[in-house]
This record gives sequence, C-alpha cells and structure tokens, in this order.
Amino acid sequence: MTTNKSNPRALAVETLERVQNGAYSNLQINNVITTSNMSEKDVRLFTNIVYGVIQHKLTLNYYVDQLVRHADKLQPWVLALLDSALYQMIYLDKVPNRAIFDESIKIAKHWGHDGIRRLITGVLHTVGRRGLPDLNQIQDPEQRLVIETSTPKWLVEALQAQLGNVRTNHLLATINQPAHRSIRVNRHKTTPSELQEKLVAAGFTVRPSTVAADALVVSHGVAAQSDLFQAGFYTIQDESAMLPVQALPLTGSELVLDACAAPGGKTTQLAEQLPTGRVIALDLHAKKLRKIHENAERLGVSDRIETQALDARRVDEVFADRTFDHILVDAPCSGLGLVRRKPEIRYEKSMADVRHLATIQQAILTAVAPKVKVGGTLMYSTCTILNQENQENVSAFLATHPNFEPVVVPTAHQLKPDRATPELAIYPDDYASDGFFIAGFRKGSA
Ligand SMILES: C[S@@+](CC[C@H](N)C(=O)[O-])C[C@H]1O[C@@H](n2cnc3c(N)ncnc32)[C@H](O)[C@@H]1O
Repeated sequence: MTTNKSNPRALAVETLERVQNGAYSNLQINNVITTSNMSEKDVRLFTNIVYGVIQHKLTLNYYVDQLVRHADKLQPWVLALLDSALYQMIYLDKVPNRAIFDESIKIAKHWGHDGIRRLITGVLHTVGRRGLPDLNQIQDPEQRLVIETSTPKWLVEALQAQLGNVRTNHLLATINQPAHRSIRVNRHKTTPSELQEKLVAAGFTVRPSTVAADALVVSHGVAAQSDLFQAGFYTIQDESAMLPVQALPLTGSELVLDACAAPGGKTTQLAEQLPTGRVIALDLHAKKLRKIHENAERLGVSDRIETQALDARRVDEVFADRTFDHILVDAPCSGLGLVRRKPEIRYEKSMADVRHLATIQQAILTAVAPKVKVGGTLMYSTCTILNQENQENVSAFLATHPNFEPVVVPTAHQLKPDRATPELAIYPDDYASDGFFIAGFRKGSA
C-alpha cells in the first residue's frame, strides 16, 4: 500500500494499521512526521487522529460492531479507516463531515475495491442520517463504563476495587486529556528561574511546576528542539518522575546505586546533585546503557556515572553488603500511569502481567536491600497506579525486612499536605502528570 506523504488522513490510517499489528504509536507517529512532508496543521490532525482512535478504540469498535455486519471479518486497514472516519465525526468538532466523507471515500477507492468504497459510504451516511448507536443500550453498567471510557474490564474492576466507583469514574473520564509537558532543570548548570527567563526569551511559554521543585511546565514550544536542550540546560522528564530522587536526602558526596537505570532520567538527576559523589547505574539490557551515557554527556555529568549491564536481582555477585549510601529501585512495571502519553498501554497489559511484574519488583527489592548502608535509604518507585505493584510490594517488603522502616516521602513544594505520607501515589488526574508511586525505607540496622 503506498500513501501520499502529505495526506494526514491516509497516513493516519496506515499508522493505525501498523499499531494494530503491534507497533508502538509514539514511535510510529514520530517516524511518519519526520519522513512526511505534511504542514504543521496537518501534523496536528494526523497526530490527533492516531492518538484519538487509540484512546477511543473500544468505543469505536462498539459502534463499528453495531453498524457493520461481520465487523470482525474486516481487513485491518478497512477497520482503521472506519475508526478514523468515525473518530473525526464524533470527536473533532471543527472538521466538517463533508471533508471526512470525501477523504475517507477517496482512501477507500485508492486502496480498496468497489465493495469497500460502498461499505464506507454506507456506514458514514447511516451515521450522518441517524446518528450513532446509543451506548445506553448497554444494560450492564460496568460494561457501559468499559465501552464509554475505552478501558478493558479487568482494569476497570481493579481500579474500582482500589479506589471506589466515584474516583474510578473521575480517573477514567480524564485519561484521554493531555498530560503536562515538563522539563527538569539541570541544577549542575543553571537554576529554575534563570532557565525560565532564557526559555521565555527563546519564545517558549513556561511556568514553575506545582509538583516538583526542579520542574518547569512547558505550554508552548518544542522542548526537544531548543538549543538550550542541546546545550544540556535541561532534560525532558515528567514532573512526578522527578520525585523519587527529590525525596532522597542527598548531601552531594554519596555513592548511590540506581538499580534499574536506563534510559537514565533519574541517573542524571542523581548525578546533577552529586558534585563529589558517584552513581552506579545498572540495567538488565546492555544496549540500553548507551542512552544513559548520551544523556549524561549532554547534561555534563558523565564523570559522576558508571554503568553496568546487570540483573539487579544478582547484585550480590558484584557488590559487598552495605556498599551504598542510598539505592533507587525505579522498577520495571506495567506503566499504566503513562496512559495519557501511551494510550495503547491499557489494552496491552493484563492482571497476569501485573502480578508477574510484582514478583520481579519484590525480588529486586529483596536483592538490593543488603547493599544499603545502615542509616541509608532504599527508594522504590514505579510509573504505575495499581496497588499490586505498589502498596502490596511495600507491605511485603516491610513484613520481611524488619530492619527497614518507612520514611515519609517529602514531596514537591506545593503538593497537598495530606499527601506527606510514607508512600506517595499520584494518579494522572491529580496534577495532569503521569501516574507515579514512591515509597522510601530507611535501614535501621544491619
Ligand atoms: C522504569 S524503567 C527505568 C527508567 C529510568 N529509571 C529513568 O528514570 O529513566 C525500568 C528499567 O529497568 C530495566 N530492568 C528490567 N528488569 C531489570 C532487572 N531485573 N534488573 C535491572 N534492570 C532491569 C529495564 O530495562 C528498564 O530500562
């Protein structure tokens, strides 16, 4: 199938087909944008259609099932075309139906045979005349929530059990809103107010974060394309992801283990605060370590970082007990807190994955615990929002490690005071950041 490189709708259908076949949406989107010759306005439409269809996938599938007999037999590209046309009709107020009809039918004609053109024309005209199938026909309230919010049943049930129905409804009603775009100020080179001034002078709109002390929130401007980024004045990182390092009591000369470190967002954050200290950064995958070096070079802190490919569950083979002043375990996790940025993540995981990851997380915590010096801190974090990978791991760790006690996670400057608890769970609808979880443990004795 060949696509005109400047047609945002055709490129969106092609991209959606690839995502249906297992490709990552953010990588595909970046790839298409860099190789296409779309205008800025068309890039926005293309991105909006791809993310929008993925965000509303279960809702759109429901409509297609109601509107097309044997929808399960449709070829992936035909389904992607129907989904993207319906998405535009339902969710994009500013795009006239005429344009959606004409463009979709043109794509159907270009790629398909006449039967497909007739199918697409028929479906779009039916919706134009009679409106959409009514979601209230779905009798079971839980199934209705699954379809309305496009969230798999297992995840709806897990959230309801954890948060209750009211909070779950609020969270699911907001997961398709955009997350803040934020950057972390490189304290090794500048200060938040100085960088803010420089960015404003370069045409950006930025404000200090209410979540993390070293974060600025960018509402206008492409942070990854600025000369200030290339010169290492900041790194791109979510506000909530800055909190685990911010919560460590660093004085500047410590030896810190970052047990699950690539691509190095937190390794470099640690290094920026250790002028006379050192970070040992581990990752299971050797090829990911290169990214840590690239980031550290750009930020000017590479001489404070040592990397090593190692399974964190095997630290005992390499390091003596009580080697590190502090240890950070930013664990491999299901990543459900990133749902605003990676909308497909909710369809890719299952409760079995969550439980499997929880066993790995516990094994990592157990393996690294002896390597913390007495009086040092073991900081645990994930970018997920389910208790199974968070609070349940904390309870299991404390139950089996009586020599550790929970420490209050002193968070951001303006977080709600009632959040100053031993554990900090941030949900995506709290501050429009990624969902994150942080818990700290201080070692009281060997
Ligand atoms: C959540 S990511 C870390 C993100 C990183 N801390 C940052 O801030 O940029 C988890 C990382 O753990 C690594 N990983 C997975 N299993 C591991 C293990 N058993 N030991 C060490 N690293 C592991 C993954 O390759 C992945 O890079």
